[in-house]
Parts: sequence; C-alpha cells; structure tokens
Amino acid sequence: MLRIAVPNKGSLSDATVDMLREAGYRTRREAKELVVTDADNDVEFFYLRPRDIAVYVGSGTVDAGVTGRDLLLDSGSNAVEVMSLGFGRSTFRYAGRPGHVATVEDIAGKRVATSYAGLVRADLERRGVSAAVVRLDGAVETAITLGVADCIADVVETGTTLRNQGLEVFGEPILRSEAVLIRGDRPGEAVAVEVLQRRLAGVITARTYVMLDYDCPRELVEKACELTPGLESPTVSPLQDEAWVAVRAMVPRVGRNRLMDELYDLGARAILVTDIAACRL
Ligand SMILES: Nc1ncnc2c1ncn2[C@@H]1O[C@H](COP(=O)(O)OP(=O)(O)OP(=O)(O)O)[C@@H](O)[C@H]1O
Ligand SMILES: O=P(O)(O)OC[C@H]1O[C@H](OP(=O)(O)OP(=O)(O)O)[C@H](O)[C@@H]1O
Ligand SMILES: [Mg+2]
Repeated sequence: MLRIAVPNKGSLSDATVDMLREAGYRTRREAKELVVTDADNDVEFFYLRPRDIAVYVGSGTVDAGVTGRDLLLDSGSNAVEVMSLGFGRSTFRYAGRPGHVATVEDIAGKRVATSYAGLVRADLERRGVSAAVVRLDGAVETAITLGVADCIADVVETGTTLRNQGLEVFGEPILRSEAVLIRGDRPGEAVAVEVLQRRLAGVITARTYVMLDYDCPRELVEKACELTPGLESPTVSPLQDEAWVAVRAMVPRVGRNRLMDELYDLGARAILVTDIAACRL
C-alpha cells in the first residue's frame, strides 16, 4: 500500500485535501482523523505537520507527500521534488526596519530571526555573510520589536504582516515557493508514485484548461485552428451543412473570453465553453 503524507494544518492543508478529493482519493471527514485508509486505491494517507513531511518522506517512512518547497529545502531532507501543485505560492525574504538594514551584506554581525533556520544559514553561507540565526516557531515579524533580532527572514505572501509591523523587505527573494509533491529518493520510488502524480497532474490540467467547442465556416477553419491549436491538435468534424465544420479544442481557462470574442469576430458561431471534470493527458 502506498503511503502518502498530507499537511494536517496550516496554509497548505485545505488546498491539498481538495486536490486529493478531486483526484478521486478518500480524504478525512474531520480534522482529528490522522490516518485515512483508501482501500479502493491501495493508498494510506497520513495527516502530518507540513514541516515534518519532508523528514518522513526523506527517511522512507512514507513514499510521498505534499509540502512547501521552502519547507523541503529547510529540512535538508533528501526527498525529491516531483511536481509543483499550483497553490501555496509565496516568497521567502529578508525584511527589517526601513533605514536599519538595506542589503544582505548589512546583516553581517547582526541577528536574523526565522522559522527556517536551515534555509537562512545556507543562504548566508552562500553569500559569505556571517550572522547569528535566531530560530523562532512563528510570528517572527515581532522579533525585532521585542529586541531579539535586528532583521528577519520569513514567508511573504501579500506582505500585509510585514507592513503591519512597519517592516520592509530587502535583497532579492531567497526563494520562490509553492506546494510541491515530493517522494523518497530510493530506487523504485519514482514508479511507485506515478499513478498519484498522473492523477494530480490531471487535476491541475482540468483546472487550467477548459473545453472549447464552436462551429466555423469551412473556409475559415485554418485561421480558427491557429487561434485554438489545442494541446496536440484540434478535432475538426463535418456538419450536416457542408459549408460548416465543428471544432473542439482544449484552451487555457485564463483568456477564454477574449478568445471567444476573437473567434466570433472571425466568423465562428455557437461558441461553447465547458469545464473539464477530470483528465489524463
Ligand atoms: N501566507 C502564508 N503564510 C504562511 N505560509 C504560507 C503562506 N502561503 C503559503 N505558505 C506556505 O505554507 C507552508 C507553511 O506551512 P505551515 O503549516 O507552517 O503554514 P502556516 O499557515 O504557517 O501554519 P501555522 O498555522 O501552523 O502557522 C510553507 O510552505 C509556506 O511557503
Ligand atoms: O505576507 P502575508 O500575506 O502577510 O503572509 C505571510 C505571513 O503569514 C505567515 O504567518 P502565519 O499566519 O502562518 O503565522 P506564523 O508566523 O505564526 O506561522 C507567515 O509566517 C507570515 O508571517
Ligand atoms: Mg505559520
């Protein structure tokens, strides 16, 4: 039975559970359920803290899991990133009081508070900056006000938390993160997680694309197909009226209305968009 780790709390939890449900897996019915057996799919799900997931996967205790790229790199685990999942996007950045610390070099000899000590130590070392790393569990933005640090390194999504504390980012982002599927690095592990990987990829595709159908005057079909090339090639079917054909193609969800306008202007009619419920490419 494949063993998969799922974030039980925090920013990544709900989106991961939604994705697994869409991929056809059994998910927990309430937050206190920590192990869920999905006998139909021969999978066992372990609901664990996102920070611990890379450790479990790296040690081979579970085969695969969902966590943040930042947490994976921070852990130092030898788990492997298989694919990004398109949610939980954030940056990981240095921040401080305006006018106090302006560049990463300015951190030398100072104290940096963070929940991601592994990431920060590695980044400072790479840049040849020597500083004290103060490891905190969370709410690190307050560390400067409370006097335990001179600057911080933390997850920044909207930047609201930083602004509320009067802090400003400096330097380039240390990392751009999002939720990722990870697996162990042992032989056979890549094959073991193939079905899960394909199912999750199917969910991402179904979310990213819509199905577009339209009727098109036969003489315009070449031009219309340039606008809707599909993933491989659009399906063009004859209609009872020989002057027209029907075209079907997957198109990106983003921009679909503009595309429909362009097709209409070209002469296409009966332009329909439908959601894709599931897919395997
Ligand atoms: N706004 C955000 N705040 C925190 N983490 C975020 C945010 N957006 C995405 N993430 C990602 O979520 C992961 C952090 O997981 P964690 O469980 O610590 O989330 P959390 O929201 O901080 O939870 P907790 O309630 O335990 O503090 C990281 O990979 C991080 O990049
Ligand atoms: O840029 P923003 O949109 O404001 O989001 C980033 C903030 O959210 C997270 O905190 P969280 O709420 O998880 O609290 P924590 O620091 O205690 O983990 C993160 O640690 C930042 O503080
Ligand atoms: Mg947090």
